[in-house]
Amino acid sequence: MKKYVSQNKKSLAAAIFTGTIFSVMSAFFAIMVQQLIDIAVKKDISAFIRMVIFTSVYIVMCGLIHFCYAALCKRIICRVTQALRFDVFQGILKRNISDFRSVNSADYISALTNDIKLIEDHYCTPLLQGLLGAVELAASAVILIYFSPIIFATLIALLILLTVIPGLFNKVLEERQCNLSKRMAELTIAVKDFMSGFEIIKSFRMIDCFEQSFNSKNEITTKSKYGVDKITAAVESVSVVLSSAVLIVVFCVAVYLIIKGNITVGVLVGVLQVSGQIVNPIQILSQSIPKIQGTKSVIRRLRELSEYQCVTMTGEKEPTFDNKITVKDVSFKYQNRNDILNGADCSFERGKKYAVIGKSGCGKTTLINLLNGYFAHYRGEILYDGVELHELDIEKLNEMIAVIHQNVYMFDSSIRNNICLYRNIPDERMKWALEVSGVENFLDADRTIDTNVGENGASLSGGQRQRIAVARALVQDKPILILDEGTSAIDLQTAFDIESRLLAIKELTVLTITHSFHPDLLQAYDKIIFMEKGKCTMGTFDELLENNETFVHFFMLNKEKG
Ligand SMILES: Nc1ncnc2c1ncn2[C@@H]1O[C@H](COP(=O)(O)OP(=O)(O)OP(=O)(O)O)[C@@H](O)[C@H]1O
Repeated sequence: MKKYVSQNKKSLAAAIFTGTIFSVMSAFFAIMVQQLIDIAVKKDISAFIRMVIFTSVYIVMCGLIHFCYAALCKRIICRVTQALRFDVFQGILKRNISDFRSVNSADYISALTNDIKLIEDHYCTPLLQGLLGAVELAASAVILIYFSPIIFATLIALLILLTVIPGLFNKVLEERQCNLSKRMAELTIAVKDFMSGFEIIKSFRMIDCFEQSFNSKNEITTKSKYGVDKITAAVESVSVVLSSAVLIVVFCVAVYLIIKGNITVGVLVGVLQVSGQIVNPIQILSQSIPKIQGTKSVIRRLRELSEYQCVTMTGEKEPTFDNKITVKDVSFKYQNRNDILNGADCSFERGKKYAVIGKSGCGKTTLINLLNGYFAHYRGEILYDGVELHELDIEKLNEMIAVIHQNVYMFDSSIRNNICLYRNIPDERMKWALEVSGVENFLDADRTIDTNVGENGASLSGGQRQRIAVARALVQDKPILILDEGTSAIDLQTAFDIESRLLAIKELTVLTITHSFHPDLLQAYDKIIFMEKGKCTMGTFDELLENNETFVHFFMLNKEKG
Protein backbone atom coordinates (compact mmCIF):
# COMPACT_ATOMS: atom_id res chain seq x y z
CA MET A 1 0.00 0.00 0.00
CA LYS A 2 3.02 2.28 0.53
CA LYS A 3 3.36 2.51 -3.25
CA TYR A 4 -0.16 3.94 -3.58
CA VAL A 5 0.45 6.39 -0.75
CA SER A 6 3.62 7.66 -2.44
CA GLN A 7 1.79 7.92 -5.80
CA ASN A 8 -0.60 10.36 -4.11
CA LYS A 9 1.99 12.23 -2.07
CA LYS A 10 0.89 15.68 -3.20
CA SER A 11 -2.81 15.11 -2.64
CA LEU A 12 -2.06 13.47 0.69
CA ALA A 13 0.12 16.40 1.76
CA ALA A 14 -2.67 18.80 0.72
CA ALA A 15 -5.23 16.70 2.63
CA ILE A 16 -3.04 16.62 5.74
CA PHE A 17 -2.47 20.38 5.41
CA THR A 18 -6.18 21.25 5.08
CA GLY A 19 -7.02 18.63 7.71
CA THR A 20 -4.52 20.18 10.09
CA ILE A 21 -5.93 23.66 9.54
CA PHE A 22 -9.44 22.34 10.11
CA SER A 23 -8.37 20.49 13.26
CA VAL A 24 -6.55 23.49 14.66
CA MET A 25 -9.59 25.66 13.89
CA SER A 26 -11.89 23.13 15.58
CA ALA A 27 -9.63 22.99 18.62
CA PHE A 28 -9.54 26.77 18.65
CA PHE A 29 -13.31 26.69 19.18
CA ALA A 30 -12.65 25.84 22.85
CA ILE A 31 -10.66 29.07 23.28
CA MET A 32 -13.52 31.00 21.67
CA VAL A 33 -15.98 29.45 24.12
CA GLN A 34 -13.68 30.31 27.01
CA GLN A 35 -13.33 33.91 25.70
CA LEU A 36 -17.12 34.24 25.31
CA ILE A 37 -17.71 33.06 28.89
CA ASP A 38 -15.12 35.48 30.22
CA ILE A 39 -16.68 38.31 28.10
CA ALA A 40 -20.09 37.37 29.57
CA VAL A 41 -18.67 37.48 33.08
CA LYS A 42 -17.12 40.92 32.35
CA LYS A 43 -20.37 42.09 30.56
CA ASP A 44 -18.27 43.66 27.71
CA ILE A 45 -20.81 44.24 24.85
CA SER A 46 -18.36 45.62 22.24
CA ALA A 47 -16.02 42.64 22.78
CA PHE A 48 -19.10 40.42 22.43
CA ILE A 49 -20.04 41.98 19.02
CA ARG A 50 -16.45 41.53 17.82
CA MET A 51 -16.57 37.90 18.91
CA VAL A 52 -19.89 37.30 17.08
CA ILE A 53 -18.45 38.68 13.79
CA PHE A 54 -15.25 36.70 14.28
CA THR A 55 -17.21 33.51 15.03
CA SER A 56 -19.36 33.89 11.87
CA VAL A 57 -16.28 34.25 9.65
CA TYR A 58 -14.65 31.38 11.54
CA ILE A 59 -17.62 29.03 10.88
CA VAL A 60 -17.70 29.81 7.13
CA MET A 61 -13.93 29.27 6.91
CA CYS A 62 -14.27 25.99 8.81
CA GLY A 63 -16.93 24.81 6.31
CA LEU A 64 -14.80 25.71 3.28
CA ILE A 65 -11.65 24.11 4.64
CA HIS A 66 -13.52 20.97 5.61
CA PHE A 67 -14.94 20.74 2.08
CA CYS A 68 -11.40 20.99 0.61
CA TYR A 69 -10.18 18.35 3.03
CA ALA A 70 -13.10 15.95 2.33
CA ALA A 71 -12.83 16.40 -1.47
CA LEU A 72 -9.08 15.69 -1.34
CA CYS A 73 -9.69 12.54 0.72
CA LYS A 74 -12.30 11.28 -1.76
CA ARG A 75 -9.89 11.97 -4.61
CA ILE A 76 -7.11 10.02 -2.89
CA ILE A 77 -9.43 7.07 -2.20
CA CYS A 78 -10.65 7.04 -5.82
CA ARG A 79 -7.09 7.14 -7.15
CA VAL A 80 -5.79 4.47 -4.78
CA THR A 81 -8.64 2.06 -5.54
CA GLN A 82 -8.33 2.74 -9.27
CA ALA A 83 -4.57 2.05 -9.21
CA LEU A 84 -5.00 -1.01 -7.01
CA ARG A 85 -7.73 -2.42 -9.26
CA PHE A 86 -5.58 -1.77 -12.32
CA ASP A 87 -2.54 -3.50 -10.76
CA VAL A 88 -4.61 -6.54 -9.79
CA PHE A 89 -6.07 -6.64 -13.30
CA GLN A 90 -2.58 -6.39 -14.83
CA GLY A 91 -1.39 -9.17 -12.51
CA ILE A 92 -4.24 -11.34 -13.77
CA LEU A 93 -3.37 -10.48 -17.39
CA LYS A 94 0.27 -11.47 -16.74
CA ARG A 95 -0.72 -15.01 -15.73
CA ASN A 96 0.02 -17.69 -18.23
CA ILE A 97 -3.04 -19.58 -19.43
CA SER A 98 -2.39 -22.58 -17.22
CA ASP A 99 -2.03 -20.49 -14.04
CA PHE A 100 -5.07 -18.43 -14.99
CA ARG A 101 -7.17 -21.55 -15.36
CA SER A 102 -6.01 -22.96 -12.01
CA VAL A 103 -8.23 -20.42 -10.21
CA ASN A 104 -11.97 -20.02 -10.69
CA SER A 105 -12.47 -16.83 -12.71
CA ALA A 106 -15.13 -15.64 -10.23
CA ASP A 107 -12.31 -15.48 -7.65
CA TYR A 108 -10.67 -12.81 -9.80
CA ILE A 109 -13.99 -10.98 -10.16
CA SER A 110 -14.43 -11.04 -6.39
CA ALA A 111 -10.90 -9.68 -5.85
CA LEU A 112 -11.53 -6.86 -8.34
CA THR A 113 -14.89 -5.90 -6.82
CA ASN A 114 -15.50 -7.14 -3.24
CA ASP A 115 -11.92 -7.01 -2.01
CA ILE A 116 -11.23 -3.57 -3.48
CA LYS A 117 -14.44 -2.27 -1.83
CA LEU A 118 -13.26 -3.82 1.43
CA ILE A 119 -9.93 -1.99 1.11
CA GLU A 120 -11.80 1.25 0.41
CA ASP A 121 -14.07 0.89 3.45
CA HIS A 122 -11.67 -0.71 5.90
CA TYR A 123 -8.29 0.70 4.92
CA CYS A 124 -8.38 3.92 2.90
CA THR A 125 -11.31 5.64 4.63
CA PRO A 126 -10.24 4.73 8.22
CA LEU A 127 -6.62 5.64 7.42
CA LEU A 128 -7.57 9.15 6.27
CA GLN A 129 -10.07 9.55 9.11
CA GLY A 130 -7.40 8.33 11.52
CA LEU A 131 -4.88 10.85 10.16
CA LEU A 132 -7.34 13.69 10.68
CA GLY A 133 -8.17 12.28 14.12
CA ALA A 134 -4.49 12.25 15.07
CA VAL A 135 -4.06 15.87 13.96
CA GLU A 136 -7.24 16.92 15.77
CA LEU A 137 -6.04 15.14 18.87
CA ALA A 138 -2.65 16.84 18.71
CA ALA A 139 -4.24 20.29 18.21
CA SER A 140 -6.70 19.75 21.06
CA ALA A 141 -3.88 18.48 23.26
CA VAL A 142 -1.94 21.73 22.66
CA ILE A 143 -5.01 23.76 23.66
CA LEU A 144 -5.33 21.56 26.72
CA ILE A 145 -1.71 22.27 27.68
CA TYR A 146 -2.58 25.96 27.34
CA PHE A 147 -5.55 25.48 29.72
CA SER A 148 -3.93 23.11 32.23
CA PRO A 149 -0.77 20.95 31.97
CA ILE A 150 -2.08 18.68 34.76
CA ILE A 151 -5.24 17.83 32.83
CA PHE A 152 -3.09 17.26 29.75
CA ALA A 153 -0.86 14.79 31.63
CA THR A 154 -3.97 12.91 32.84
CA LEU A 155 -5.23 12.73 29.29
CA ILE A 156 -1.97 11.28 27.92
CA ALA A 157 -2.04 8.50 30.53
CA LEU A 158 -5.60 7.63 29.52
CA LEU A 159 -4.75 7.75 25.84
CA ILE A 160 -2.14 5.03 26.23
CA LEU A 161 -4.82 2.82 27.76
CA LEU A 162 -7.19 3.68 24.92
CA THR A 163 -4.83 2.63 22.15
CA VAL A 164 -3.93 -0.66 23.84
CA ILE A 165 -7.43 -2.01 24.54
CA PRO A 166 -8.97 -1.86 21.02
CA GLY A 167 -5.70 -3.38 19.71
CA LEU A 168 -6.75 -6.62 21.42
CA PHE A 169 -9.34 -7.05 18.65
CA ASN A 170 -6.82 -6.78 15.77
CA LYS A 171 -6.06 -10.46 15.32
CA VAL A 172 -9.61 -11.74 15.48
CA LEU A 173 -10.76 -8.97 13.13
CA GLU A 174 -8.04 -9.87 10.62
CA GLU A 175 -9.09 -13.54 10.69
CA ARG A 176 -12.73 -12.65 10.17
CA GLN A 177 -11.95 -10.21 7.34
CA CYS A 178 -9.92 -12.93 5.62
CA ASN A 179 -12.79 -15.37 6.07
CA LEU A 180 -15.29 -12.82 4.72
CA SER A 181 -13.15 -12.23 1.63
CA LYS A 182 -13.14 -16.00 0.94
CA ARG A 183 -16.90 -16.33 1.52
CA MET A 184 -17.59 -13.40 -0.83
CA ALA A 185 -15.43 -15.06 -3.48
CA GLU A 186 -17.44 -18.29 -3.06
CA LEU A 187 -20.71 -16.40 -3.38
CA THR A 188 -19.44 -14.70 -6.55
CA ILE A 189 -18.45 -18.12 -7.95
CA ALA A 190 -21.96 -19.46 -7.20
CA VAL A 191 -23.60 -16.43 -8.85
CA LYS A 192 -21.37 -16.74 -11.92
CA ASP A 193 -22.12 -20.47 -12.16
CA PHE A 194 -25.83 -19.74 -11.90
CA MET A 195 -25.72 -17.08 -14.64
CA SER A 196 -23.63 -19.25 -16.97
CA GLY A 197 -25.81 -22.32 -16.50
CA PHE A 198 -29.16 -20.48 -16.50
CA GLU A 199 -30.57 -22.40 -19.45
CA ILE A 200 -29.58 -25.80 -18.05
CA ILE A 201 -30.93 -24.86 -14.64
CA LYS A 202 -34.26 -23.91 -16.17
CA SER A 203 -34.62 -26.80 -18.57
CA PHE A 204 -33.47 -29.51 -16.14
CA ARG A 205 -35.55 -28.17 -13.27
CA MET A 206 -32.56 -27.47 -11.08
CA ILE A 207 -34.07 -24.33 -9.62
CA ASP A 208 -34.65 -25.84 -6.15
CA CYS A 209 -31.17 -27.22 -5.97
CA PHE A 210 -29.59 -23.90 -7.03
CA GLU A 211 -31.90 -21.93 -4.79
CA GLN A 212 -30.81 -24.04 -1.81
CA SER A 213 -27.14 -23.82 -2.73
CA PHE A 214 -27.38 -20.04 -3.24
CA ASN A 215 -29.34 -19.65 -0.03
CA SER A 216 -26.76 -21.57 1.96
CA LYS A 217 -23.83 -19.60 0.48
CA ASN A 218 -25.73 -16.35 0.99
CA GLU A 219 -26.35 -17.33 4.60
CA ILE A 220 -22.71 -18.28 5.22
CA THR A 221 -21.49 -15.02 3.65
CA THR A 222 -23.99 -12.99 5.68
CA LYS A 223 -22.92 -14.81 8.87
CA SER A 224 -19.30 -14.15 8.02
CA LYS A 225 -20.11 -10.46 7.41
CA TYR A 226 -22.02 -10.36 10.66
CA GLY A 227 -18.97 -11.90 12.36
CA VAL A 228 -16.89 -8.94 11.14
CA ASP A 229 -19.62 -6.46 12.02
CA LYS A 230 -19.92 -7.89 15.56
CA ILE A 231 -16.21 -7.34 16.21
CA THR A 232 -16.44 -3.87 14.65
CA ALA A 233 -19.45 -3.15 16.90
CA ALA A 234 -17.47 -4.38 19.93
CA VAL A 235 -14.55 -2.14 18.98
CA GLU A 236 -16.96 0.79 18.53
CA SER A 237 -18.64 0.15 21.89
CA VAL A 238 -15.33 -0.18 23.71
CA SER A 239 -14.11 3.05 22.14
CA VAL A 240 -17.36 4.88 23.02
CA VAL A 241 -17.16 3.67 26.65
CA LEU A 242 -13.48 4.46 26.94
CA SER A 243 -13.79 7.91 25.41
CA SER A 244 -16.72 8.74 27.70
CA ALA A 245 -14.59 7.53 30.61
CA VAL A 246 -11.80 9.87 29.46
CA LEU A 247 -14.29 12.75 29.35
CA ILE A 248 -15.51 12.05 32.88
CA VAL A 249 -11.99 11.68 34.31
CA VAL A 250 -10.86 14.92 32.64
CA PHE A 251 -14.00 16.67 33.91
CA CYS A 252 -13.40 15.37 37.47
CA VAL A 253 -9.78 16.56 37.42
CA ALA A 254 -10.93 19.98 36.14
CA VAL A 255 -13.57 20.24 38.91
CA TYR A 256 -10.92 19.29 41.47
CA LEU A 257 -8.63 22.05 40.12
CA ILE A 258 -11.49 24.61 40.37
CA ILE A 259 -12.12 23.57 43.98
CA LYS A 260 -8.41 24.02 44.61
CA GLY A 261 -8.63 27.45 42.91
CA ASN A 262 -6.09 26.55 40.20
CA ILE A 263 -8.33 27.32 37.18
CA THR A 264 -11.24 29.70 36.37
CA VAL A 265 -14.81 28.75 35.34
CA GLY A 266 -13.99 29.92 31.79
CA VAL A 267 -11.07 27.49 31.71
CA LEU A 268 -13.36 24.71 33.02
CA VAL A 269 -15.82 25.32 30.15
CA GLY A 270 -12.90 25.53 27.72
CA VAL A 271 -11.51 22.24 29.07
CA LEU A 272 -14.92 20.61 28.69
CA GLN A 273 -15.17 21.88 25.13
CA VAL A 274 -11.68 20.73 24.16
CA SER A 275 -12.23 17.39 25.92
CA GLY A 276 -15.32 16.89 23.76
CA GLN A 277 -13.12 17.52 20.73
CA ILE A 278 -10.63 15.01 22.03
CA VAL A 279 -13.22 12.25 22.47
CA ASN A 280 -14.18 12.26 18.80
CA PRO A 281 -10.66 11.66 17.40
CA ILE A 282 -9.99 9.10 20.11
CA GLN A 283 -13.07 7.19 19.03
CA ILE A 284 -12.08 7.46 15.38
CA LEU A 285 -8.52 6.30 16.10
CA SER A 286 -9.49 3.39 18.28
CA GLN A 287 -12.00 2.20 15.64
CA SER A 288 -9.72 2.82 12.65
CA ILE A 289 -6.64 0.98 13.88
CA PRO A 290 -8.27 -2.49 14.23
CA LYS A 291 -10.10 -1.98 10.91
CA ILE A 292 -6.84 -1.20 9.11
CA GLN A 293 -5.04 -4.09 10.80
CA GLY A 294 -7.92 -6.39 9.84
CA THR A 295 -7.35 -5.83 6.12
CA LYS A 296 -3.80 -7.31 6.23
CA SER A 297 -4.83 -10.66 4.75
CA VAL A 298 -6.93 -9.03 2.00
CA ILE A 299 -4.01 -6.74 1.09
CA ARG A 300 -1.75 -9.82 1.00
CA ARG A 301 -4.17 -11.58 -1.37
CA LEU A 302 -4.38 -8.54 -3.67
CA ARG A 303 -0.59 -8.20 -3.61
CA GLU A 304 -0.21 -11.84 -4.62
CA LEU A 305 -2.53 -11.21 -7.56
CA SER A 306 -0.97 -7.93 -8.66
CA GLU A 307 2.68 -8.96 -8.19
CA TYR A 308 2.26 -12.28 -9.97
CA GLN A 309 5.51 -13.71 -11.21
CA CYS A 310 5.48 -16.80 -13.35
CA VAL A 311 7.78 -19.32 -11.66
CA THR A 312 7.11 -22.34 -13.80
CA MET A 313 7.88 -21.32 -17.39
CA THR A 314 10.38 -18.48 -17.11
CA GLY A 315 12.39 -19.02 -20.31
CA GLU A 316 13.27 -15.92 -22.31
CA LYS A 317 14.45 -17.26 -25.66
CA GLU A 318 12.56 -16.14 -28.74
CA PRO A 319 10.66 -19.17 -30.07
CA THR A 320 11.06 -20.09 -33.72
CA PHE A 321 9.35 -22.65 -35.90
CA ASP A 322 11.36 -22.83 -39.10
CA ASN A 323 11.85 -26.53 -39.01
CA LYS A 324 9.96 -28.74 -36.57
CA ILE A 325 8.44 -29.35 -33.17
CA THR A 326 9.58 -32.53 -31.47
CA VAL A 327 7.86 -34.30 -28.60
CA LYS A 328 10.45 -36.68 -27.13
CA ASP A 329 9.54 -39.36 -24.60
CA VAL A 330 7.05 -37.07 -22.85
CA SER A 331 5.13 -38.25 -19.79
CA PHE A 332 2.57 -36.10 -18.03
CA LYS A 333 -0.08 -36.40 -15.35
CA TYR A 334 -2.48 -33.98 -13.72
CA GLN A 335 -2.18 -33.58 -9.95
CA ASN A 336 -3.01 -36.79 -8.07
CA ARG A 337 -3.92 -38.60 -11.31
CA ASN A 338 -2.31 -41.41 -13.29
CA ASP A 339 -0.08 -40.64 -16.28
CA ILE A 340 -2.11 -39.29 -19.20
CA LEU A 341 0.94 -39.32 -21.49
CA ASN A 342 3.48 -42.03 -20.91
CA GLY A 343 6.60 -41.74 -23.06
CA ALA A 344 4.84 -40.06 -26.00
CA ASP A 345 6.91 -39.36 -29.13
CA CYS A 346 5.82 -37.38 -32.18
CA SER A 347 6.95 -34.46 -34.31
CA PHE A 348 5.40 -31.73 -36.43
CA GLU A 349 7.18 -30.25 -39.43
CA ARG A 350 6.56 -26.74 -40.66
CA GLY A 351 3.84 -26.50 -43.29
CA LYS A 352 2.64 -30.09 -42.81
CA LYS A 353 -0.86 -31.16 -41.72
CA TYR A 354 -1.55 -33.53 -38.83
CA ALA A 355 -4.69 -35.18 -37.54
CA VAL A 356 -4.64 -36.24 -33.87
CA ILE A 357 -6.93 -39.17 -33.26
CA GLY A 358 -7.75 -41.33 -30.27
CA LYS A 359 -10.38 -42.40 -27.78
CA SER A 360 -12.16 -39.74 -25.76
CA GLY A 361 -10.03 -38.90 -22.71
CA CYS A 362 -6.82 -40.41 -24.16
CA GLY A 363 -5.00 -37.06 -23.86
CA LYS A 364 -5.31 -35.31 -27.23
CA THR A 365 -6.14 -31.88 -25.76
CA THR A 366 -3.50 -32.44 -23.08
CA LEU A 367 -0.86 -32.97 -25.78
CA ILE A 368 -1.93 -29.76 -27.54
CA ASN A 369 -1.87 -27.84 -24.23
CA LEU A 370 1.63 -29.16 -23.56
CA LEU A 371 2.76 -27.88 -26.97
CA ASN A 372 1.30 -24.48 -25.99
CA GLY A 373 3.40 -24.46 -22.81
CA TYR A 374 0.41 -24.58 -20.45
CA PHE A 375 2.09 -27.12 -18.17
CA ALA A 376 5.67 -27.16 -16.92
CA HIS A 377 5.74 -30.38 -14.93
CA TYR A 378 6.17 -32.93 -17.72
CA ARG A 379 9.02 -35.39 -18.11
CA GLY A 380 10.86 -35.75 -21.43
CA GLU A 381 11.42 -32.94 -23.92
CA ILE A 382 9.32 -30.67 -26.11
CA LEU A 383 11.57 -28.92 -28.62
CA TYR A 384 10.80 -26.03 -30.96
CA ASP A 385 13.54 -26.06 -33.61
CA GLY A 386 15.68 -27.96 -31.12
CA VAL A 387 15.12 -25.56 -28.15
CA GLU A 388 13.37 -26.97 -25.09
CA LEU A 389 10.06 -25.37 -24.13
CA HIS A 390 11.28 -24.40 -20.65
CA GLU A 391 13.88 -22.10 -22.25
CA LEU A 392 11.34 -20.30 -24.43
CA ASP A 393 9.30 -17.17 -23.81
CA ILE A 394 5.85 -18.77 -23.49
CA GLU A 395 3.93 -15.54 -24.16
CA LYS A 396 5.69 -15.24 -27.53
CA LEU A 397 5.14 -18.92 -28.21
CA ASN A 398 1.40 -18.50 -27.62
CA GLU A 399 1.44 -15.66 -30.15
CA MET A 400 2.67 -18.13 -32.80
CA ILE A 401 -0.22 -20.54 -32.31
CA ALA A 402 -3.90 -20.08 -33.09
CA VAL A 403 -6.13 -22.56 -31.28
CA ILE A 404 -9.76 -23.07 -32.22
CA HIS A 405 -11.71 -24.85 -29.51
CA GLN A 406 -15.06 -26.57 -29.68
CA ASN A 407 -16.61 -23.76 -27.63
CA VAL A 408 -15.70 -20.46 -29.18
CA TYR A 409 -15.77 -17.27 -27.14
CA MET A 410 -17.50 -14.37 -28.89
CA PHE A 411 -17.23 -10.73 -27.89
CA ASP A 412 -20.50 -8.81 -27.75
CA SER A 413 -19.60 -6.87 -30.90
CA SER A 414 -19.79 -7.12 -34.69
CA ILE A 415 -18.73 -10.16 -36.72
CA ARG A 416 -15.91 -8.00 -38.10
CA ASN A 417 -14.56 -7.17 -34.63
CA ASN A 418 -14.83 -10.80 -33.59
CA ILE A 419 -12.72 -11.79 -36.58
CA CYS A 420 -10.21 -8.92 -36.61
CA LEU A 421 -10.12 -8.63 -32.79
CA TYR A 422 -10.34 -4.84 -33.11
CA ARG A 423 -7.25 -4.65 -35.36
CA ASN A 424 -6.98 -3.29 -38.90
CA ILE A 425 -6.79 -6.19 -41.32
CA PRO A 426 -6.12 -5.59 -45.05
CA ASP A 427 -9.26 -6.11 -47.17
CA GLU A 428 -7.59 -8.80 -49.28
CA ARG A 429 -6.72 -10.96 -46.25
CA MET A 430 -10.16 -10.45 -44.73
CA LYS A 431 -11.86 -11.50 -47.97
CA TRP A 432 -9.67 -14.61 -48.16
CA ALA A 433 -10.34 -15.53 -44.49
CA LEU A 434 -14.12 -15.13 -44.98
CA GLU A 435 -13.95 -17.42 -47.98
CA VAL A 436 -11.73 -20.16 -46.47
CA SER A 437 -13.63 -20.22 -43.16
CA GLY A 438 -17.02 -20.30 -44.85
CA VAL A 439 -18.20 -17.19 -42.99
CA GLU A 440 -19.21 -15.55 -46.27
CA ASN A 441 -21.82 -18.32 -46.75
CA PHE A 442 -23.95 -17.12 -43.86
CA LEU A 443 -23.63 -13.38 -44.54
CA ASP A 444 -26.51 -11.73 -46.40
CA ALA A 445 -28.47 -8.48 -46.48
CA ASP A 446 -29.86 -9.10 -42.97
CA ARG A 447 -26.66 -10.29 -41.40
CA THR A 448 -23.65 -8.36 -42.62
CA ILE A 449 -20.08 -8.36 -41.41
CA ASP A 450 -20.99 -5.41 -39.17
CA THR A 451 -23.96 -7.08 -37.47
CA ASN A 452 -23.64 -7.45 -33.71
CA VAL A 453 -23.48 -11.08 -32.54
CA GLY A 454 -24.93 -10.53 -29.03
CA GLU A 455 -23.60 -11.81 -25.70
CA ASN A 456 -21.10 -14.59 -26.46
CA GLY A 457 -22.49 -14.82 -29.98
CA ALA A 458 -26.05 -15.64 -28.84
CA SER A 459 -27.49 -14.71 -32.25
CA LEU A 460 -25.27 -17.25 -34.07
CA SER A 461 -25.35 -21.02 -34.35
CA GLY A 462 -22.51 -23.10 -32.89
CA GLY A 463 -21.24 -23.86 -36.39
CA GLN A 464 -21.32 -20.18 -37.37
CA ARG A 465 -19.34 -19.31 -34.26
CA GLN A 466 -16.74 -21.94 -35.17
CA ARG A 467 -16.49 -20.53 -38.70
CA ILE A 468 -15.88 -17.08 -37.25
CA ALA A 469 -13.16 -18.63 -35.05
CA VAL A 470 -11.51 -20.13 -38.14
CA ALA A 471 -11.59 -16.74 -39.88
CA ARG A 472 -10.23 -15.12 -36.69
CA ALA A 473 -7.29 -17.54 -36.68
CA LEU A 474 -6.61 -17.02 -40.37
CA VAL A 475 -6.50 -13.22 -40.34
CA GLN A 476 -4.06 -13.24 -37.41
CA ASP A 477 -1.52 -14.86 -39.74
CA LYS A 478 0.04 -17.34 -37.29
CA PRO A 479 2.25 -20.17 -38.53
CA ILE A 480 0.49 -22.89 -36.51
CA LEU A 481 -3.23 -23.58 -36.46
CA ILE A 482 -4.68 -26.04 -33.98
CA LEU A 483 -8.27 -27.17 -34.35
CA ASP A 484 -9.39 -28.87 -31.13
CA GLU A 485 -12.58 -30.31 -32.59
CA GLY A 486 -12.87 -26.82 -34.04
CA THR A 487 -15.35 -27.80 -36.74
CA SER A 488 -17.38 -30.27 -34.66
CA ALA A 489 -20.53 -28.12 -34.70
CA ILE A 490 -20.51 -27.68 -38.48
CA ASP A 491 -22.37 -30.06 -40.79
CA LEU A 492 -20.18 -32.76 -42.34
CA GLN A 493 -20.09 -31.34 -45.86
CA THR A 494 -19.29 -27.76 -44.77
CA ALA A 495 -16.70 -29.00 -42.24
CA PHE A 496 -15.14 -31.14 -44.96
CA ASP A 497 -14.95 -28.14 -47.30
CA ILE A 498 -13.45 -25.86 -44.65
CA GLU A 499 -10.87 -28.41 -43.54
CA SER A 500 -9.93 -29.15 -47.16
CA ARG A 501 -9.39 -25.43 -47.77
CA LEU A 502 -7.26 -25.19 -44.61
CA LEU A 503 -5.19 -28.19 -45.67
CA ALA A 504 -4.52 -26.46 -48.98
CA ILE A 505 -2.79 -23.47 -47.30
CA LYS A 506 0.81 -24.33 -48.01
CA GLU A 507 2.71 -22.36 -45.39
CA LEU A 508 0.31 -23.18 -42.53
CA THR A 509 1.05 -26.04 -40.10
CA VAL A 510 -2.26 -27.59 -39.10
CA LEU A 511 -2.93 -29.88 -36.14
CA THR A 512 -6.49 -31.13 -36.02
CA ILE A 513 -7.98 -33.09 -33.16
CA THR A 514 -10.84 -34.84 -34.81
CA HIS A 515 -13.54 -37.37 -34.14
CA SER A 516 -14.67 -37.32 -37.75
CA PHE A 517 -13.42 -40.29 -39.75
CA HIS A 518 -13.92 -39.33 -43.35
CA PRO A 519 -11.29 -41.41 -45.22
CA ASP A 520 -10.88 -38.82 -47.99
CA LEU A 521 -10.11 -36.14 -45.46
CA LEU A 522 -7.83 -38.29 -43.30
CA GLN A 523 -5.90 -39.20 -46.44
CA ALA A 524 -5.34 -35.51 -47.13
CA TYR A 525 -3.36 -35.13 -43.88
CA ASP A 526 0.42 -35.64 -44.12
CA LYS A 527 0.43 -37.68 -40.92
CA ILE A 528 -2.06 -39.12 -38.46
CA ILE A 529 -1.06 -39.18 -34.80
CA PHE A 530 -2.92 -42.03 -33.19
CA MET A 531 -2.96 -41.74 -29.39
CA GLU A 532 -3.42 -44.76 -27.23
CA LYS A 533 -2.45 -45.61 -23.63
CA GLY A 534 -0.36 -42.46 -23.30
CA LYS A 535 1.70 -43.13 -26.43
CA CYS A 536 1.58 -41.74 -29.98
CA THR A 537 1.87 -43.68 -33.20
CA MET A 538 2.61 -41.63 -36.32
CA GLY A 539 2.07 -42.49 -39.94
CA THR A 540 0.08 -41.65 -43.01
CA PHE A 541 -3.52 -42.83 -42.99
CA ASP A 542 -2.66 -45.69 -45.34
CA GLU A 543 0.42 -46.70 -43.32
CA LEU A 544 -1.61 -46.90 -40.13
CA LEU A 545 -4.33 -48.91 -41.84
CA GLU A 546 -1.69 -51.28 -43.08
CA ASN A 547 0.48 -51.65 -39.99
CA ASN A 548 -1.54 -50.85 -36.91
CA GLU A 549 -4.29 -53.26 -35.93
CA THR A 550 -5.55 -51.17 -33.05
CA PHE A 551 -5.92 -48.18 -35.36
CA VAL A 552 -7.80 -50.27 -37.93
CA HIS A 553 -10.15 -51.52 -35.23
CA PHE A 554 -10.64 -47.99 -33.85
CA PHE A 555 -11.16 -46.53 -37.33
CA MET A 556 -13.68 -49.17 -38.40
CA LEU A 557 -15.66 -48.78 -35.19
CA ASN A 558 -15.85 -44.99 -35.51
CA LYS A 559 -16.46 -45.01 -39.22
CA GLU A 560 -19.50 -47.21 -38.68
CA LYS A 561 -20.72 -44.88 -35.91
CA GLY A 562 -20.14 -41.86 -38.13
N1 LIG B 1 -7.28 -29.94 -15.69
C1 LIG B 1 -7.39 -31.25 -15.50
N2 LIG B 1 -7.22 -31.77 -14.28
C2 LIG B 1 -7.31 -33.12 -14.08
N3 LIG B 1 -7.57 -34.00 -15.06
C3 LIG B 1 -7.76 -33.52 -16.30
C4 LIG B 1 -7.69 -32.12 -16.59
N4 LIG B 1 -7.92 -31.95 -17.91
C5 LIG B 1 -8.14 -33.19 -18.41
N5 LIG B 1 -8.05 -34.12 -17.47
C6 LIG B 1 -8.17 -35.58 -17.63
O1 LIG B 1 -7.12 -35.99 -18.48
C7 LIG B 1 -7.55 -36.96 -19.40
C8 LIG B 1 -7.23 -36.51 -20.83
O2 LIG B 1 -8.03 -35.37 -21.11
P1 LIG B 1 -7.99 -34.68 -22.55
O3 LIG B 1 -8.92 -33.53 -22.52
O4 LIG B 1 -6.61 -34.43 -22.93
O5 LIG B 1 -8.59 -35.86 -23.43
P2 LIG B 1 -9.05 -35.84 -24.95
O6 LIG B 1 -8.40 -36.98 -25.60
O7 LIG B 1 -8.82 -34.50 -25.56
O8 LIG B 1 -10.60 -36.11 -24.77
P3 LIG B 1 -11.84 -35.75 -25.74
O9 LIG B 1 -11.61 -36.43 -27.04
O10 LIG B 1 -13.01 -36.32 -25.02
O11 LIG B 1 -11.89 -34.25 -25.85
C9 LIG B 1 -9.04 -37.16 -19.14
O12 LIG B 1 -9.19 -38.33 -18.35
C10 LIG B 1 -9.45 -35.94 -18.35
O13 LIG B 1 -10.46 -36.27 -17.43
